Amino acid sequence: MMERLLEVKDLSISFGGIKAVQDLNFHIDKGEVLALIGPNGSGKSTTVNMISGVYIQNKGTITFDGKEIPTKMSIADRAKLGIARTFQTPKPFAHLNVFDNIYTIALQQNSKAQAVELTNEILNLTKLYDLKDTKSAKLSIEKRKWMDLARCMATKPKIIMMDEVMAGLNPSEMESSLDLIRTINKEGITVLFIEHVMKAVVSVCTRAIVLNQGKLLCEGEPRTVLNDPQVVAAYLGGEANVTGN
Ligand SMILES: Nc1ncnc2c1ncn2[C@@H]1O[C@H](COP(=O)(O)OP(=O)(O)OP(=O)(O)O)[C@@H](O)[C@H]1O
Repeated sequence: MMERLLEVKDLSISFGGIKAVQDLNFHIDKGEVLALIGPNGSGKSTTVNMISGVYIQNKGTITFDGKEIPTKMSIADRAKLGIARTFQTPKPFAHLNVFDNIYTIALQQNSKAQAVELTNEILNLTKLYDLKDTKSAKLSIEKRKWMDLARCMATKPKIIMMDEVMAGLNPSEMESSLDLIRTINKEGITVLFIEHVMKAVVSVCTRAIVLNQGKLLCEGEPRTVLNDPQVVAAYLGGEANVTGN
């Protein structure tokens, strides 16, 4: 029997008159790579923002690793529980090199010696070791995104919520980034994968949930979901056509 890592119940938030997320229910099992997809503005990033504590929901609960997260719990305390996320636009310390970008995060919960060891492990795992002395501002988009994932790893997360890590990458960069995601998942880290590139979703995810206008539209095996007429209609026959077939 799979164990649940994250469960959201009746999660809702409005901005002014806009119901950005409405009565959302879903769960992620430990070790899963779950896709969170849906057209622009359907509420994906807002959902991640509520789980990570950037926004506080108006209604509903978030349960992580068996415990309900108090609405007032800070972003930092949620990170300590094991909740990590990337941003659509990576936010590294531009003036620091790759090593120090990861090390500064590792240092938050480790001694100096432990932080060095953890940083080196992560540099090897993410294949960034050769770039450790490069200033992050000089990295390609692909490597900047890898470094963003590496910085998440430095918090020793149980889950990483990845917000459009494939955006702006060419096909070969996408392949190597998908390999990295598989490597991270093999380390026992659960992944919530927000993505518009459906080929990537089909390639790496075991299950997908689809949002439309803030509500859950459907969920299931990625290829099945992408062929669902409701999903095709929500995307107006656009991106959902790319099923990887
Ligand atoms: N801070 C905010 N203030 C006002 N409205 C917001 C705010 N954040 C999100 N919204 C609105 O909530 C809705 C959902 O937006 P969200 O960014 O979660 O969608 P998304 O599915 O992540 O879209 P995309 O695929 O374009 O990133 C949109 O109508 C958006 O304009």
